[in-house]
Parts: sequence; structure tokens; C-alpha cells
Amino acid sequence: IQFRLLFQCVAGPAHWKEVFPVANGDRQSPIDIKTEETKYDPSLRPLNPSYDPASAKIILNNGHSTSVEFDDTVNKSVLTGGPLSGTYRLRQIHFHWGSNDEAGSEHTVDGMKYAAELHVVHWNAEKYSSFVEAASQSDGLAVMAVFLKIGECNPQLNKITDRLDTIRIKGKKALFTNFDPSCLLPKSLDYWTYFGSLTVPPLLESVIWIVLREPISVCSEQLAKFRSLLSTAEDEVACCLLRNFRPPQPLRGREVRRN
Ligand SMILES: NS(=O)(=O)c1ccc2oc(NC(=O)c3ccccc3)nc2c1
Ligand SMILES: [Zn+2]
Repeated sequence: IQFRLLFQCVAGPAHWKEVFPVANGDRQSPIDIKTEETKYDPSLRPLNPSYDPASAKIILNNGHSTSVEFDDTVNKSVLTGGPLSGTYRLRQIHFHWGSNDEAGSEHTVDGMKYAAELHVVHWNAEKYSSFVEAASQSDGLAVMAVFLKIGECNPQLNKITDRLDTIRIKGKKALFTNFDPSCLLPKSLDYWTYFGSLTVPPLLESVIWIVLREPISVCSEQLAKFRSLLSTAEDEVACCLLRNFRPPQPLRGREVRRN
């Protein structure tokens, strides 16, 4: 794991395939969503996120993003419906951003990049006994992606950005509870869905992606706080976590469905 983290720190996405050959696989993420080529699927159900704010535990700087980790030992915060069969348990949320407001999202829509992207990570607790086990199964994970569009400051996002100065250094964590991630979801839960992968090493092809079509807002000042996080630990030369998005990967004939 340490090698993975070291490798990640020094080598960008272009080099990942040297250590993780699955980077060249046929269900890699993110992708560019060509809206004209998405297929309406009447069998897709409405998304049903049901989160208990008491599940939130800590906020963390893991060196390649900031995440809020949830108690996933019971079915307290779950996602059902949409393209999913069964109950997927909430594990963590985290963000991807760029070094300027013109880029930062991982998924793109008809080539358009948003300023940032929120990922809400769940695992199939009906079939598997842990996140780590689920992460190696083709139907193991479900990640809901929400685009952050540059504009008005987002008061809900302040609950997270106001805490980032206490976890600036890689590895730092702080208590963070009484938080329901639904407050970061847009009004409409309409979505695109496709089969993909983790967008960070080990790039496992175990993710059912659910990309919400409506973005939420974020302002430059809030993004600047994400960029002030450090990707380095206490004893290292400080380097800012200016960008952490993987560019779109080949579709390899996959279908993108919409509800
Ligand atoms: N950008 S992504 O595709 O949503 C993505 C990418 C890489 C990820 O690694 C993890 N690991 C855990 O959460 C974890 C949970 C429990 C134990 C160990 C790790 N979540 C990820 C999400
Ligand atoms: Zn992510």
C-alpha cells in the first residue's frame, strides 16, 4: 500500500498502467458522456439515497483528496433503486478538482469539463462482507457522481471547506459527524449510468457509475480551499494538492443509459 501511495504521489495518471495494467482495461473510468449517444432505459428506477447524519465519523486528507468517512458496519446510510439491485452501503464521499476553475471534473459531458466532481462511494453489502472485498467484484461498488459548476458559493459545501484548514497535511483527520451528504445533491436525481472502475489506483473495474445530470454550484473561493490542501506529510517538503482528476478513458463500446 505504501508503494502504491508513493507511486501515486510521484507519477501522474499517464504512468499508472506501468504498475496497474488494468488502467488499459475495457471498463475504465471516468469517461466523456456523449449525450446524443446515451440510451433511455425505462427499466431504470428512481434513485433512493437514504442517509443517517449520525453515520458520518471523520473528515480526512489522504494525500490525494479529502474524504468524509462513514460508519459502514450497519445498513444505516444506504443507496437503493436506480440501476442497482440490492442495497449499497455508504462508505465515504470525496472530491476531485483542478488547478483552475476551467477544469477539475473527472467525467465530462460532450467534452465539457466542470470545475470539480463529488463522489459518493457505496459498496454492495447484500452480497459482500466489506468494502475491500466488494471492490474486487464487478457489481461490488456504486459511486454517485455530482458535478460542481462554478458560480454561487454553496452554503452546504462550507460545512466541508470550513474544516479543511484543520486537515491541511496528508494523513490528518478530524471528527466530523452529524452530516447528511444528501445536502450536496441537486434538486433532480436524474442520472446517466454505465459500468466502470475506480478512477484512482488500483483502478479496479468494480463500479456501477451513477452520474447525476444536474450540477450543484461552487465558487472560486471554495475551490481555492481544496487546492490549499497538501499532498505531503508533516516531514516532507510541502506540495499543494492542486489537481487530482483522471482524464476521460476510452469507452470501448460500453453503453451509457439514462432514466
Ligand atoms: N474516485 S473513485 O473511483 O470514486 C474511488 C477511487 C479509489 C478509491 O479507493 C477507495 N477506498 C476506500 O474507500 C476504502 C475503504 C475501506 C478500506 C480501504 C479503502 N475508495 C475509492 C473511490
Ligand atoms: Zn473519486
